[in-house]
Amino acid sequence: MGVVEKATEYHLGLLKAKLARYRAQLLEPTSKSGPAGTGFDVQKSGDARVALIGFPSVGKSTLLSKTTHTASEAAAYEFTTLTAIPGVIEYKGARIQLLDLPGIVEGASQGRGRGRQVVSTAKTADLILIMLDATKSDEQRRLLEYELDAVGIRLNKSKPDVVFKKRTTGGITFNTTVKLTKTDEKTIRTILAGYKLHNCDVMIREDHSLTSPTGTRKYIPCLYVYNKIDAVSLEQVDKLARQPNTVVISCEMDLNLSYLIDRMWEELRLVKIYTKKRGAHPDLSDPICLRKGATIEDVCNGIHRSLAANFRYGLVWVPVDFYL
Ligand SMILES: Nc1nc2c(ncn2[C@@H]2O[C@H](COP(=O)(O)OP(=O)(O)OP(=O)(O)O)[C@@H](O)[C@H]2O)c(=O)[nH]1
Ligand SMILES: [K+]
Ligand SMILES: [Mg+2]
Repeated sequence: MGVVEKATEYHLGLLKAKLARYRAQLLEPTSKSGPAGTGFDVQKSGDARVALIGFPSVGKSTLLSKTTHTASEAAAYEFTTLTAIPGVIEYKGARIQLLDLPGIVEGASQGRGRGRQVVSTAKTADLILIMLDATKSDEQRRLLEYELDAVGIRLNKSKPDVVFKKRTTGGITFNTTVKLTKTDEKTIRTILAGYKLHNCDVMIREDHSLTSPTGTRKYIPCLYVYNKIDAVSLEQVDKLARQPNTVVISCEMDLNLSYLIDRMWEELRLVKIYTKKRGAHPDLSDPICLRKGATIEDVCNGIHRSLAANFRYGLVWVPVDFYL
């Protein structure tokens, strides 16, 4: 890299970091600026939360009513749904909370309509279903991705292998195990100063263009769900279904809905854990459901809050083809 390119690269890096910070502030205002950055006040329940995000009238409420015992009003006019409506999908012993949300439009992240509340609620989900109308242009998909990106949601991306550990003193210590080609130490130090982080340990194990300290971003899996396939040609359905992370359905005709739930279960990476008393068979009707990667401590907490503190050892049985 030449001197000029290097300088350009540096300034571009800072500019991107600044933009990322302003956007984050936009959605998470400090106490005085009111509740704009908060989502709908719906209690999380069950083993995982799935949020339905989409333009008006793509069929979000119809899906909720079809897959849960909760009825959410569906109609042919836009913005039928005005608040978050939770339902429960019971599947393979797990209880999955499905959240029906108002439709969003372009500019949602900037506060248009209830958009900001909707995208903030999406941030609390373990899986996002981006619901699309198969009869409409694919532009909708790009717009929705943009709105979610604007509030710091990264879809189907893994969290960069970077650790920031805040300290009270000692300045910034910087360690990296890989060669950084998309940013450099100077840029990262300036970004940290922008976040008023003057004391912290930074450990980078992945070549990543870091524009903000980790923790300000949410990495959430996402399924693209094309509804109303009853209204398009078979060729069109075929084309849509072949895209990655995509499921095609028709709520009205009950097409592929159980497959969608299957895929949701997979994406949530839920695992069932059964407990047993010494010498007795496990109670296979009452599993503890946790997400893959859960620890023994999580299992303890799933049983009782006080258990982990007094826990000494446990025996774990897993199927031969199981990996955590
Ligand atoms: N052809 C067809 N129409 C559907 C299907 N699913 C839903 N609809 C229709 O689409 C319209 C909108 O459905 P809703 O469930 O209200 O859509 P929504 O996404 O919740 O809409 P908002 O709450 O306004 O954002 C209704 O007239 C439904 O009957 C489907 O699979 N095929
Ligand atoms: K509607
Ligand atoms: Mg609705």
